[in-house]
Amino acid sequence: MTAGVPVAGSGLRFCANLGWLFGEVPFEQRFDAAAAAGFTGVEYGSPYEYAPADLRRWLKDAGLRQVLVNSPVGPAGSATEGGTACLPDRIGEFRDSVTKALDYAVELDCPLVHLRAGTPPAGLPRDAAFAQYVANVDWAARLASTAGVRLVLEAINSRDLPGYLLQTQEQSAAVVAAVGGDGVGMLLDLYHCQMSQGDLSTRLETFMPLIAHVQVADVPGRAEPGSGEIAWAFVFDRLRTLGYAGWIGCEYTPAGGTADGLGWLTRFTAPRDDSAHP
Ligand SMILES: O=C(O)C(=O)[C@H](O)CO
Ligand SMILES: [Mg+2]
Repeated sequence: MTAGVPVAGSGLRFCANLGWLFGEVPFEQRFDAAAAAGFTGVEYGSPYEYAPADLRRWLKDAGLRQVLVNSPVGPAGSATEGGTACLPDRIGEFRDSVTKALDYAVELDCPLVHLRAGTPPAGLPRDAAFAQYVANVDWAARLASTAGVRLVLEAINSRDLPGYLLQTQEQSAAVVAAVGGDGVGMLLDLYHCQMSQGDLSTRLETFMPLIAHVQVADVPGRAEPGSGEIAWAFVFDRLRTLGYAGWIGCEYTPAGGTADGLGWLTRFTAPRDDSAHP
């Protein structure tokens, strides 16, 4: 099954998030596992525990493309677990994190960096945090453009990450618009959008000009598409008819074995026959 390239004429491209999929094997073996399952592209949040040369070798040996990495964040549970981009008192730390992310992106020939926004601490008004985020994204986008990298911004639902700065697609789009240019786009994670707002098809249509990357998981439970409430055949058909040409990141917790759970890729991506739905 060719999971990573356009699936059987679907016109859609899926990449495996190795931070979530193929957890049955150690990280360095997930590249071969993804390729064996048919993926040709991968993404993961944190490459920073590994030397770029090792990552490059694992990608090359498995014949994979690096599609996206995240900017570095602090330890889980720390004030910077969501990043430093909106924190006025951490501008030096933020700029160092962007430089590191871009170094890795260039080494891995990775076109996208997800710039985490961060969580404003108590006492920092959200509008001040937003203003700092816009200024930092603008600075980072200028630097990223010189490296041939595009930044993407992702809204995260407030149940999973309480207080995170970007909670709605409209907020992400507002920052992209405020920075302007082509150096920044939206990462529309359909799991977070469904958890926070719903109305997936209309938001895909509204923000399509700004969407540079999509991620998928079902709701509730963040498992494979088809395990929850989202009508994936309709959503993937909407992505196709809207002309979405980016990758779709599979960022979910497999209900069972990763490879055994990939049947949804063909089940939901065949072009729809609307003759039955006039
Ligand atoms: O949490 C998510 O949905 C993300 O995509 C973040 O980048 C963490 O992986
Ligand atoms: Mg995501």
